[in-house]
Amino acid sequence: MFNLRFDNTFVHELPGDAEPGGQLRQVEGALYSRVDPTPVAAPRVLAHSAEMAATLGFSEAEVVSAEFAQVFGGNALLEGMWPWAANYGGHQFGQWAGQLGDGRAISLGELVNAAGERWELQLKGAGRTPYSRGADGRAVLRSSVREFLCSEAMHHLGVPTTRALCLLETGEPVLRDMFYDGHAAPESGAIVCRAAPSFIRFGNFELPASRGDVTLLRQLVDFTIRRDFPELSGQGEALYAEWFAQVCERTATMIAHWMRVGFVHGVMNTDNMSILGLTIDYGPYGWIDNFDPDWTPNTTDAQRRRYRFGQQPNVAWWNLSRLAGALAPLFDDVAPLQAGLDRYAEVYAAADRVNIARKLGLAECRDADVVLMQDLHGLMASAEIDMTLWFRALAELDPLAPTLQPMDDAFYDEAKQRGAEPALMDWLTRYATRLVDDPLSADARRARMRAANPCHVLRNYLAQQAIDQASAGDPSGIHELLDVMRHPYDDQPGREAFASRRPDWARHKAGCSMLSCSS
Ligand SMILES: Nc1ncnc2c1ncn2[C@@H]1O[C@H](COP(=O)(O)OP(=O)(O)OP(=O)(O)O)[C@@H](O)[C@H]1O
Ligand SMILES: [Mg+2]
Repeated sequence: MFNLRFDNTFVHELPGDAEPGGQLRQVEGALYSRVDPTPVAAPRVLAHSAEMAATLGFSEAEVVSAEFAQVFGGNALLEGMWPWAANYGGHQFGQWAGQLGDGRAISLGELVNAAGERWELQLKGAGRTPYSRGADGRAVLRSSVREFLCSEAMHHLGVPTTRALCLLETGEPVLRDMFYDGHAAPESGAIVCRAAPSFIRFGNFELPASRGDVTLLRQLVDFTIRRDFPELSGQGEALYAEWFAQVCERTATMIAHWMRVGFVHGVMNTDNMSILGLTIDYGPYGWIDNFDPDWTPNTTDAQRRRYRFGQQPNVAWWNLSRLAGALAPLFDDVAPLQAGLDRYAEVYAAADRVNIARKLGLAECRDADVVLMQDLHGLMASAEIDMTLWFRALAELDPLAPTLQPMDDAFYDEAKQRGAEPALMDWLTRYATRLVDDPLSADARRARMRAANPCHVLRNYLAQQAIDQASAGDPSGIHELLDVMRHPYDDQPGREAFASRRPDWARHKAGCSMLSCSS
C-alpha cells in the first residue's frame, strides 16, 4: 500500500531551524522548523477529492483504508515524509505583523507523482508548531469543510488554486469563540490535507528581508526560481526581474478569475498570497450573491472593508508592491521591480477585458464595452441582482427581441426590480444592438458565455447547509455539494436547488453572509 515517492526539496536544499521540537519562538536564519503533527484521538475521513487522489497516486481502496486516516489525521508518517512548518511573515490589514509562520499547517513532504509532478502535501489543523503564537494549532469542522469544498470548486471553475486531497474529523473537540464575544464553545476538530506544487507565500520572502538577512532571502529566491519557475533563463538581476514579472502576471490572472466568478477572498494579507499565483487560505471567504462591489464576508473587516470584492485588484497590487520592497535588496536599481508592478496592471487590465468579452459573449472587448459593463455593474448593484444568475441567463437573451424575462430569477427585491426595469431595459437594448454588430453566431455566443459564467458556485449558504448536516453526523451533504461543484458550467437536471438564489433566511445568518475569522 502507498507506493509513493517524496523528495522534499524545500527542506533538503534550504536552511532549517537548528532547534528541534515545537517550542514557540522567533526563528532566525531559517526558513522552516522540523515538527511532527500532534496525534489525534480518532481520525476519520469525511470526504476526499477523487481527482486529487488519482493525481497523487492513491487508489480508492487506499483512501478508505485505516492507514490513510492515520496518516492524514497526523498519527502516522509514510516512508519518505519529513514534516515541517514554514517560517514566514506578512502584512496583515496593511500593517507589518512580523513573524507568523505555519502555526497550524504542517507539510508532510513533497510527493513526486507518476507524471513527475511535484505536489507538497500539507495538513491544516495538525497541531502546534514553533509558529503557533499562543493558539492551539487546530482547525474546526466548519472552516475545514469550507476549505475542502472551495479548493476543489475553484479548481473546477478554472481558477488557479491550492487543492484539497481529503477532509478528516479528528474525534477531538476544539474550543472557539466564534463571535469574539467571550463565549468560547467546543466544536468538532478537523484537518484538511491540502496539495500544491508549493505553499511559498509573499511573506516567506518578506520575513528574511525584514531582518536584513539578504543571504537567506537570496537563497529562497534562487530556490523558488530553480524549482518552481524552471522555464525562466538568464541570471542575476535580469533573472530576478523576469521572475518578479511572472509573479505579477500570475497574480493578475488569478485576481481576474476571482472577479469573473464572484469570489471574495476576505483576508488578502501578504502571508495569504501564493508566489505561484494560486488562491491560498480559504478562511472567511465568500461568494457574491447580489452584486455588490463593497461586500466583504469577513466580519473582522466589516468596518474598513479593506478586502471588499471590488477592491481585490488594487489590494493585490499593494501586496505585490510589498513583495517588491522585500526583494529590493537583490537589485541595484528598483526600475525592474517597478516594471513588474506595471506588468501587473497591464495584465490585469487585459484580463479584465477578456472577462468582459467572455461574460457578455462578444468576439472582442471594445472600449465602449468596458463602459457597457461598468453601467451594468451599477445597475446590478442598485437593483440587487444576483451576479451568477444574471450572467448565466443573459446567454438566453434574443438580441432581436430583448426582454428581462430570462433574468427574472436573478432579483432579490421586487420593489427594486420594478424600479430598475426601465434602466435595465435601456441597457438591454444597448447590449442587443452591440450583439447585432458582433461577428459571433448566436450559438457561438451562447457557448462562450456559458463557459465563462458558471451556474454553480459555492454559495455561502450551500456550504453552511453541508456544514450543519456534517456537524449533526452526516457528511453526505459535503459529497453532494462537491459533486455538483465538479461541473460548475453544466446545467444539472434535478439539482436546480444548487443553482438558485440565496434564500431570504440566509441573508444575515452567520456562515451565510458573514464569516468569522475564528476557525
Ligand atoms: N488555531 C491556530 N493555531 C495556531 N496558529 C494559527 C491558528 N489559526 C491561525 N494561526 C496562524 O495565524 C496566522 C494567520 O492566520 P490565517 O488565518 O491567515 O491562516 P490560516 O487560516 O491558519 O492558514 P493558511 O494561511 O495556512 O491557510 C498564520 O500564521 C496561522 O498559521
Ligand atoms: Mg493564512
